[in-house]
Amino acid sequence: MSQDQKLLLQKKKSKRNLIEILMGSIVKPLFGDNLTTIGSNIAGLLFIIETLRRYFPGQLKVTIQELLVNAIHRLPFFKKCADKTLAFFSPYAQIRFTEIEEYRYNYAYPAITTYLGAQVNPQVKNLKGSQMRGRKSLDFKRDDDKLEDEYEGVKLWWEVVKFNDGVKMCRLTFHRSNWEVVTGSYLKYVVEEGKSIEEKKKKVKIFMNNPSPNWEMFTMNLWSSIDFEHPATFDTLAMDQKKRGEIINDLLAFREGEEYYKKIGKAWKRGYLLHGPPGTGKSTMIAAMANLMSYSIYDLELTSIGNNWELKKLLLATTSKSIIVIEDIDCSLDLTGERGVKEDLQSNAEIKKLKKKNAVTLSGLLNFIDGIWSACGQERILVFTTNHLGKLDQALIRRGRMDMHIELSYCRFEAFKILAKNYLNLDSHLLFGEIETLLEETNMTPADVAENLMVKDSDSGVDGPLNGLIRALEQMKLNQHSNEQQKEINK
Ligand SMILES: Nc1ncnc2c1ncn2[C@@H]1O[C@H](COP(=O)(O)OP(=O)(O)OP(=O)(O)O)[C@@H](O)[C@H]1O
Ligand SMILES: [Mg+2]
Repeated sequence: MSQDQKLLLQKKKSKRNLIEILMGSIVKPLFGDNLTTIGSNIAGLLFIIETLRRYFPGQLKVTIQELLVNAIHRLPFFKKCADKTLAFFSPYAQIRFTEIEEYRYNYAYPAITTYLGAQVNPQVKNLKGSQMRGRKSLDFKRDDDKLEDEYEGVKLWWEVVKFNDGVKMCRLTFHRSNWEVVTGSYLKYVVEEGKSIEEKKKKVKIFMNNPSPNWEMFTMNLWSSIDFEHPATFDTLAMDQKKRGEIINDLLAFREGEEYYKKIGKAWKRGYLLHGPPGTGKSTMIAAMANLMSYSIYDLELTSIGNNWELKKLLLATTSKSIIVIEDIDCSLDLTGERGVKEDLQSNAEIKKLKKKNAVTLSGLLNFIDGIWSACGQERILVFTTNHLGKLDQALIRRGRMDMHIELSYCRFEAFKILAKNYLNLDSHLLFGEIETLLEETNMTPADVAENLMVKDSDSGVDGPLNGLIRALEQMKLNQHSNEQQKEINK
């Protein structure tokens, strides 16, 4: 006999001894010697107690029968017997929702707890109160671990359980005759309601990646975040109306596209490349996107990432419903044309050293865009911005990786009208005609136009900023003209 088998035998023996001692010291004096009678008596008693308990699952008080049942449940053998007998006879069914189910996060769990927490009415005895930043009112949340609910005339009982080992669970008890209602519509209603409450409360955040030497054991240190409170919206963004409509529709279709992406077998992600001169609204558009979608922003600073492995780790730590942004991708690293120079400069030791230092490579980034997306996380938007579209490697910007290329350009009259409305609350003005002509003849960025439209002297009304803009445009026109003349001379 092996050592393990011996140990097992010993264990079984000691268990049997324990049962014998129990029988001898407690059961025998109480019930006499006839064990068959004892067994059936105990089973009968358990049955009555448990049936009572399950017939009244809404009873919140700790009663003697509950104490008895709890005590009996501590003996695994009796518990097993009772559970089996009662599961057979009980008219009630239970559904458990554990926070972690088969090593995966169960998204129904937080939605259910949110729903249960929101069931606040004057009859509730235990509440939790809180006040979030920027809110005037107090929020109240139910703080009971047991709750009775009613849905379409059906009574339901919830229990929130937190075990010592950290496992969290919600348990729903209902009459079997309501099986259809519960599994067909009630649970769907609870989860959806919970999610919509979470959605309303959710704050958009902006995350910045921490330099890797600051990372510690926990992934929490990879990103730092603050509430995102940028006021930009697509309404305040000065750009071509048609293009703006297309972008909004594209974003909204993406947000609603879960089923569609599943159907076509594509990962639920979308890439936008924003390009244009400085001050044309690329960063402002990212803020408008985040506000439209209520997605958080992950502002990825490539220069503080050591290598592709760190890049992967950072990206894996992002959540769904987010916008991952890499600004000025052309300046972030030597990503441009890296593939092209690879072979030519293989022998160049200096370049190799440089690459080792800044080891985030174009292929690492491309791997992430194409590979990692499908493997982890869904509903993510990736945005690259650049001032120099021509400098980027074609592999990086080809369609499929960057699905939509959006050019943001100099301010023309249509964009100006949006700025005039935002800054001066003006729909029309006598000076608009002159401004329209000057905007066509010059290349002024929306940032510069906006700066001129800022009211600096409240006495001058709207004429002051408009005249200021005209002067700035005329000056720019003169400069452009003399630059062109200089170029001609240099030729
Ligand atoms: N299209 C626009 N609509 C409204 N405001 C704009 C627009 N473009 C620029 N602005 C104004 O100019 C400021 C600078 O714009 P923004 O930072 O978005 O430019 P950018 O294109 O990201 O520039 P850079 O290439 O230098 O990063 C913004 O804060 C905003 O007030
Ligand atoms: Mg910018």
